[in-house]
Amino acid sequence: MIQQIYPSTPHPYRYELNKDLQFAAAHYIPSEYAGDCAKMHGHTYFVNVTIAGNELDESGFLVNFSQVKKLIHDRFDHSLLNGHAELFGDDHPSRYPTTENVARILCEIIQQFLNEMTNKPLCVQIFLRETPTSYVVYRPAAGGSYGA
Ligand SMILES: Nc1nc2c(c(=O)[nH]1)N=C([C@H](O)[C@H](O)COP(=O)(O)OP(=O)(O)OP(=O)(O)O)CN2
Ligand SMILES: [Zn+2]
Repeated sequence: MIQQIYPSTPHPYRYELNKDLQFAAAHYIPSEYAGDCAKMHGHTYFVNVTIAGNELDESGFLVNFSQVKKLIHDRFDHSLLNGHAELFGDDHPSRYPTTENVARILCEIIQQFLNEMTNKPLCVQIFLRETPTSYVVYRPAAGGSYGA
């Protein structure tokens, strides 16, 4: 069981849901400045997803917790992140599988899924822990938009 206090993000919505999940994945950072991280290695990534909204769906859910987990875990667990060529690549730093870029991409994947729901929830924060001492918090609102 994952139990941790996460940073909170202010938002104007009535409901806020948080889902913890984890996945094991390998990666390498294709940069000459990445040192040992340029060699392939693995992590157990710990993710906290924060979703907010004003309306619930026909089940009384903002979104089903298990759907959020499935969306990320089924796609990335026991995979090589660099092998997801539709998401990551060696061609630009914005496509390297750094903690920052992985956090943003997880948020985008979840938001695309939420956009299909009638109650229109929003992914407002991704907390992504890559190692016991390193994590990133990504908040799409800081870029100027709540997305949907
Ligand atoms: N801003 C970023 N810096 C680093 C990233 C990253 O994604 N964003 N990634 C790495 C490596 O991939 C590595 O997996 C993590 O590095 P680090 O935290 O240095 O790992 P350690 O376990 O060695 O940390 P210690 O606290 O020194 O034990 C590097 N940097
Ligand atoms: Zn790493």
